[in-house]
Amino acid sequence: MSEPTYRIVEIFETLQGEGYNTGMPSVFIRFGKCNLACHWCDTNYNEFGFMSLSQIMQKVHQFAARNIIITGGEPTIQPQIEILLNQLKSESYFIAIETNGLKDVPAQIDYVATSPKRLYAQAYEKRCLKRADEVRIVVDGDDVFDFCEQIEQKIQSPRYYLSPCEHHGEMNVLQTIALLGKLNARVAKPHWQLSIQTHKLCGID
Ligand SMILES: Nc1nc2[nH]cc(C(=O)O)c2c(=O)[nH]1
Ligand code: SF4
Ligand SMILES: [Mg+2]
Repeated sequence: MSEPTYRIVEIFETLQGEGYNTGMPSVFIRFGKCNLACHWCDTNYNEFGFMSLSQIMQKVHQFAARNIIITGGEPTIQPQIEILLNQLKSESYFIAIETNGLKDVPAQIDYVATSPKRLYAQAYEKRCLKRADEVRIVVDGDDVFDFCEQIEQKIQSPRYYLSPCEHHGEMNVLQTIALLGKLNARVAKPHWQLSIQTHKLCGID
């Protein structure tokens, strides 16, 4: 049987820039295509080529990091991804995912970071992940508060983060902190923390 091939934008080694694992050396496998189309998206997810399973593994072996982060685009919509994940697991890699959270995550994933998108609030109301290791919501407008409350109900997580939205090199950090204050002033509700895209601040991938 022929090897599976995958839509790959890039494979690179860097430090996880966001969320709880910020600073962790990681190999990013960025897949092509997404099931959403956020106007502020920072990734050229349609500029992909095809790589076979063994070509991907060869690339991964060039790097030292043992933490693999599959991202995109959207990794949960990739055909035959289980075969790649099984291979990574058989070589004892730790596998994290960055997903928009609309589709189920494969069982082989060790750590789920999900970033639900306010622009598609209705889709999350219908169906999304029930739990994650961390939730990060991008502050891409004035009405994110209600969406945070919606997602707290839908996705159980030990950690909730707000991320500033980057637009033309500017990050709305003040707006994000103000919203954190509003969320954390509530009684008996999850505590929200700040997640900055630190890789953009220090100019690394
Ligand atoms: N350093 C770094 N950390 C990241 N965390 C999530 C990323 C992503 O694009 O999914 C990302 C990324 O592109 N670079
Ligand atoms: S879900 Fe993520 S990858 Fe997809 S369009 Fe939105 S920001 Fe871009
Ligand atoms: Mg990125």
